Amino acid sequence: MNLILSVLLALFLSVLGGLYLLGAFRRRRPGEPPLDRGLLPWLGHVLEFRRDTAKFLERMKEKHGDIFTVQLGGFYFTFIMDPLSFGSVVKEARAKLDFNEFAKKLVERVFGYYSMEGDHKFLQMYSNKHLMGDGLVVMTQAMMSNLQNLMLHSVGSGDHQNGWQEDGLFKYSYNIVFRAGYLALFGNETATKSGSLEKACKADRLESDELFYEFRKYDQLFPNLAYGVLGPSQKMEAERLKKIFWDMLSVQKMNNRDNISGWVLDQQQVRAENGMEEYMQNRFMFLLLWASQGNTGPSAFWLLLFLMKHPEAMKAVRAEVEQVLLESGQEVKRGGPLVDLTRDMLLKTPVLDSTVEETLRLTAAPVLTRAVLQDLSLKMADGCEYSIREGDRVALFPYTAVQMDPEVHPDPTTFKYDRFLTSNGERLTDFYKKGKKVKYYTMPWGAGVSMCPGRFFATNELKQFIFLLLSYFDFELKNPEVKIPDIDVRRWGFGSMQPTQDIPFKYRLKF
Ligand code: HEM
Repeated sequence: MNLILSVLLALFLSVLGGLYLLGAFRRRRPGEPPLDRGLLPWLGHVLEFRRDTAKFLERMKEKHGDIFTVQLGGFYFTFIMDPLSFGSVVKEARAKLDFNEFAKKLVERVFGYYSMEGDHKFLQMYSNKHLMGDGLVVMTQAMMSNLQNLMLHSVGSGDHQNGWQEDGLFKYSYNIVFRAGYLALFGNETATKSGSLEKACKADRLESDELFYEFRKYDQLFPNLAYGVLGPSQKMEAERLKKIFWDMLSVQKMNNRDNISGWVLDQQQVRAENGMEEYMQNRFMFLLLWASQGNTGPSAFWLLLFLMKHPEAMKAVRAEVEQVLLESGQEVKRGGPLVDLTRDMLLKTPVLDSTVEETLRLTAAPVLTRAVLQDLSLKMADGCEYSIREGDRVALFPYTAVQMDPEVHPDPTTFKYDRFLTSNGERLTDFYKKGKKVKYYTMPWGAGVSMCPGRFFATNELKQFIFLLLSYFDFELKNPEVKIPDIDVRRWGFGSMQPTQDIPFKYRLKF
């Protein structure tokens, strides 16, 4: 009898211990935000969160207000939904709120990349050097010549398809912007190896298309991969694809390319100098490809679609493009040289800038996450302070919290190309909530330590793509009445959103 009792007691204690570890006994302490653990031990709300992050957070906000803690897959996340209080997270000292730890684990799982000491510092240093300031002039030039190769290679050759070509608008935009961005950053085929410049350009077109084809497969697996919920066959497919990228982007292959950007080259070299093995450097290359190419293509699609569905926006952007070209002394004409869009020209486009910003407000939706390294107190804009526990996470989802807030952006679901323009046609940065100025009024690039360092380059890529399309092509939707497709809600949290379906369109060179 004693033995049975001891076994039962041991069982009871281990169940209790298990439940404790699964977080089943966590209670809200005085001074902490409202706690919503969800019904499932350990998992908490993760299924609903994954199914539709925006909807789930709206529900929680309605239930609990501007700050709450929810359990998601073993972690307690405190979400802040008041944009006036974002500063307390974005500016909190790194010793308390840390981006690295969370990012490190994610890249290990998703890219098989194990970072080295100082990894993030190097990423920031070389991104600032090559994706901003003078570095951006070089990158913009490289993007331009690769866009010309992909979009305009048949201009003036006499053999180009003068007739209409049909494609999906999403596929076309993503394909062109991905490939040109990849070639601008990772370099071109060498003319000596290919035999001539013309052959090298052709090789670039073929190779980048192959890469895009594989990338899209990985792209589609990505959300489930990031959440660690791929089925066995999908897991195998993800592993197979990773190996393809590690090989295609390998340091060895890079050594045989021309025009590799300083951004890629410096980051590879610093890792080699610090003793990182070559196979791990190859994995890092894939991470760079992902960070640089996963968002801009989908954003190019939305930008182009919004323009095509809003004639007044298209008219205003077209007029601006023509004016900038005129002022630069260039002309788009049969037999003439291809137009060159420099960074300086791209600085004179407030209408297009506002259109890009509005597109991103509606379609870029990252979740920004920080690990809590020590107990801390978060002060909200209304003066209330909340205790946050070490080991938890703090997160922002600006899409729901500010980009769709009708008080900050009236009529938030409607595309208004001039939403970010003042009445003088300059950039508008004054937005208000409860009578107070909102500093973080749209956050497609994140904020603080992990803010996207590619944002200026990405914006230029989008603008160059639109410039060339407007200048050299006729294009229209196959069905002008077609509805703007819904956002694929499975991708909330991962940056630029994708549509649930593609839209047929046609295009042709003007001459
Ligand atoms: C429309 C296009 C883009 C969007 C919407 C976008 C968005 C973002 C966001 C939201 C983050 C922060 C993630 C976080 O805090 O967890 C980020 C990080 C990053 N982005 Fe972008 N991005 C875009 C294009 C690019 C491009 C073109 C490049 C490079 C050429 C790039 C390079 C990076 C890098 C390296 C990081 C990591 C920064 C860090 O860890 O400190 N991005 N991006």
